[in-house]
Amino acid sequence: FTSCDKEEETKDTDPTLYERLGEQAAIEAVVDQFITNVAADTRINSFFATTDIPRLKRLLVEQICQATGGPCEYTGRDMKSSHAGLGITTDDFNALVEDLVAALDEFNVPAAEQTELLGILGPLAPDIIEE
Ligand code: HEM
Repeated sequence: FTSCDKEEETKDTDPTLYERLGEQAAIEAVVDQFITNVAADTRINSFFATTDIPRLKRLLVEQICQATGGPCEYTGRDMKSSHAGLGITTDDFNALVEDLVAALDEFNVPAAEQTELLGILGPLAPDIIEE
């Protein structure tokens, strides 16, 4: 049973969503594309007119890495203070999610992993939307 023993030693827990997404480099690539999509999205790009985009990108990667079980620590502000006063509506939120899904599609992230990631981000909506 040597092969079984080895299997148990190396694979005794299911891979995290972080691992299934392809770890740091893949998350960075998706976030890059996501930000490109948002920048081109005239429904919502005006929100980001004065935003420090490299900083936002770094924080989004940290946040997704940490939330999916990766070895990162999110160093940004909480979602309520980050978005306070911006007047983000449900339509704005849905537009941003569309831009994220388009980025995930572009990198061929499978439906199960997409659903799982959106299941983590979706519950943040009440802290982000003000209407
Ligand atoms: C689940 C959805 C979202 C997540 C995970 C998210 C995440 C973040 C993060 C991590 C930051 C940086 C926090 C910091 O500055 O310390 C941020 C900032 C920001 N977010 Fe979001 N966000 C979401 C939805 C939205 C939506 C829907 C909009 C507008 C359409 C938006 C607009 C902004 C803007 C404009 C900033 C920068 C604010 C500033 O420069 O002070 N976000 N967001």
